[in-house]
Amino acid sequence: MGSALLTEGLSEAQRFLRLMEKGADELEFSIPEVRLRVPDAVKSLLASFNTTEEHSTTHVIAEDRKASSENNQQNDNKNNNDGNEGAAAAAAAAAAVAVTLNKEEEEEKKPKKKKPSSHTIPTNDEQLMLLTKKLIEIRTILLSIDHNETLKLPSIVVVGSQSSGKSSVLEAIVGHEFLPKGNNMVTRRPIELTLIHTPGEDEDYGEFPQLGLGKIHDFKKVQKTLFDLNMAVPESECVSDEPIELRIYSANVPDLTLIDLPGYIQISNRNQPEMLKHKIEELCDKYIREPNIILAVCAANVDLANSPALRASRRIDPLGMRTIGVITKMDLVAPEVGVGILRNSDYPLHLGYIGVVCRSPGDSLRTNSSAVIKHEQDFFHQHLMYNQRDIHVGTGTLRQKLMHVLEQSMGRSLYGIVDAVQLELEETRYQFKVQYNDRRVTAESYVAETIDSLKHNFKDFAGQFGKPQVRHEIADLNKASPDDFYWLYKVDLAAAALTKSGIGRMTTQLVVDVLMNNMERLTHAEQFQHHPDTQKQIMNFTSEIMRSKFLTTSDQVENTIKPYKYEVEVTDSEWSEGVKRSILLLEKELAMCDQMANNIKNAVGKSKLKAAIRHVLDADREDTRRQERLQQLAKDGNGSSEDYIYEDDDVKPIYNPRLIEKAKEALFLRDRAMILKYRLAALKSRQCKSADNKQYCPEAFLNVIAEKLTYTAVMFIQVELLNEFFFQFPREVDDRLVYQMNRRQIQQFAKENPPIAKHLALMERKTKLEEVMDKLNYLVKRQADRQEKPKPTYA
Ligand SMILES: Nc1nc2c(ncn2[C@@H]2O[C@H](COP(=O)(O)OP(=O)(O)OP(=O)(O)O)[C@@H](O)[C@H]2O)c(=O)[nH]1
Repeated sequence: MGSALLTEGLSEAQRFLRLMEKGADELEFSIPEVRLRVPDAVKSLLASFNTTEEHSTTHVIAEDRKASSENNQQNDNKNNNDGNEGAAAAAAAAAAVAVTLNKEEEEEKKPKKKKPSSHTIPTNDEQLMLLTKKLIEIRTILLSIDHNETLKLPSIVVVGSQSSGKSSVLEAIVGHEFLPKGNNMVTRRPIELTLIHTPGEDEDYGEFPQLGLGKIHDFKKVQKTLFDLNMAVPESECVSDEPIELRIYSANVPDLTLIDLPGYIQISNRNQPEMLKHKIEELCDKYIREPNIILAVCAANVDLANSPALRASRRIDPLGMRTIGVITKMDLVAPEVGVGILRNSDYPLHLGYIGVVCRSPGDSLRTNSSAVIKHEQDFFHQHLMYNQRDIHVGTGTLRQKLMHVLEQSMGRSLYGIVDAVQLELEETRYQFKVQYNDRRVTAESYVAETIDSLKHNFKDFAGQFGKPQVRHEIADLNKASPDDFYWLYKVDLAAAALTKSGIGRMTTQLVVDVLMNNMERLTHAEQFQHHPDTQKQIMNFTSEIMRSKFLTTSDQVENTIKPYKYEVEVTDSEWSEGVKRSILLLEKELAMCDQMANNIKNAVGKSKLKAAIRHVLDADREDTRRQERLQQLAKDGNGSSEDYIYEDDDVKPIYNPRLIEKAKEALFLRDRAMILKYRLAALKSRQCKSADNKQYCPEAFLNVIAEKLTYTAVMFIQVELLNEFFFQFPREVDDRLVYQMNRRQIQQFAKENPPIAKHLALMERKTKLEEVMDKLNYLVKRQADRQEKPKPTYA
């Protein structure tokens, strides 16, 4: 029916074409009268014909014949239509012929539209490649979790000797120049290339998932990155089996997984020693195992018998069931020779040979891919010998072949993958149950909990840190060392406070320091121990708040205590309180003195200490006498003071210096206690009952002043600093931490905590495996439907 229409329908072809170009969904035939739906396949076929405007009529027919013969081979069971589509296809083919014949005329009428690339993937191929596409998606999901490498997808492994044209073939398939070039062994690591077909997308780009560089639209940059990654392998190692992952997204690439490997070395030499030759062979052997498909690249001008790629494939795949022979540089041999190689009678491969030309003439470098494809098409078209039914040539044919072979291989691997994923999912579910009792956690809930606990602890602290605590801190001001005597420094403090300016700054700083220390403690609580950056951030904004409040607070304190420097009014009750506090302080210190003196006595022994004290006192007296004598001598002018310095050098000390030290301490304490007792008596005397006699009891007076200063300072510090800080801090936590975190930062924060990271990872793994399992179930069902054989589904 198709051929009849082809003959009779030529006159109508142009009419059909116009209708179809206008997007008609149906065509009405006059002979015989019948209406046909225009299938998608025909529309895309038509589109592809329209783009090959340079083709001559015969070429179009030849290409069409090839394409249809291939489609027939592979889609025998698929094309069970009632013949209408076949008829329409024939009509479309006729229309295409007509288009070519009238192309100039038509060209003028057509609106100029963007030319689809010579690499355009027909819509029906997208459907054919669904399994590959979905399995690539599934692999991407699995790669994002820590899985057991269960999913080894079949890939096409490109092997061949150096300069056989591997890179040129790969670039022709991809349609971009992106592989590193150079003579110095530029492929040193396997390049695992995943092509992802993105129908309807305008942009082509590459991605290195291991590097996280994002989309790279400039393929020169892809090339440079690959070059750098390869060159990073030291020359001493020559090759590394650590693969480089590269993904290329384009509307013009089919979904394929390809692996480029270093070229076999034919003859070893000084630069390429035997050891390197073996290393490359081992690397290739590792990759050409099942289920991978071997793309054995051989140059047409080199005897196939010498091809290491074919030799390696024969060892491992003797019938060539998963080896495709790619003969490059077909332009370098006469067509008869070329055809002879492609007929493969000497080295038969089940999947056969395909001849390609991947370089346009005069180019030292591979140029833009359309020029290469065009040159290739012209080349094979020129030599009619290549237009034979059992001869397969052209990059387009190779792409088609790869797609179909890979899809079939994916189909064979599907059930193994399903089993492996199912096992992994069961194990993960079990782990989740055992380790976490199926308890779910999210990064968001973890962040919320951590921040809540910070706020909670902060609230507790704020509740406990009020005026009494600030007062306590300020009362400790100027405490130089814990060994100082309390009474003394309290008096000093009061005196200094009276005379020194800067007390506002000092007291504020003291409270700020205490607050900062407490904040340091809160941020170093358990829940923040895994988040050093957040700790830093909290401390940064805490000190920012402090800084913003510092000057106002210290100025306020300073201003309000200024009047005390000139006049301090003391009421009777303030005075008697001051006296009481002073008495308490002195008594406290007296008790401390006694305690320390007792300690020394107990440690040294009573009589020993007594003797040592006597010795110290004698020595003191002797010293005083000596000083007096020296002064007298100096005054009389008899001799120099130096004459006497070493006078007693011969006298050996009879006491251990540490004992002498202790004796001196005991003496000091004794004197101190005496003074304290004397002062206590004064404070308790009638003279100290009234503030009018403050000159007799300065410690009571200073105490009253210190008290007043502390009270004032505390009041302002609380209002200006504490209250403000306690109010502002929780708001800053929300603003700077909670609201500013985006999803990625929330995830990152949660993952900083190893137990949470582990929990999240297991959950993510489970979710993703379940997602993968759903997708696999769909594919299994689809495969089963296609093969009309029921297959089991998995949970
Ligand atoms: N004439 C002709 N030259 C080609 C063809 N394909 C590749 N070449 C040239 O052959 C040389 C080697 O090609 P490549 O694609 O770099 O070969 P390769 O196998 O990747 O080389 P290595 O990476 O060095 O192992 C280059 O100069 C190409 O331009 C072809 O079909 N015809």
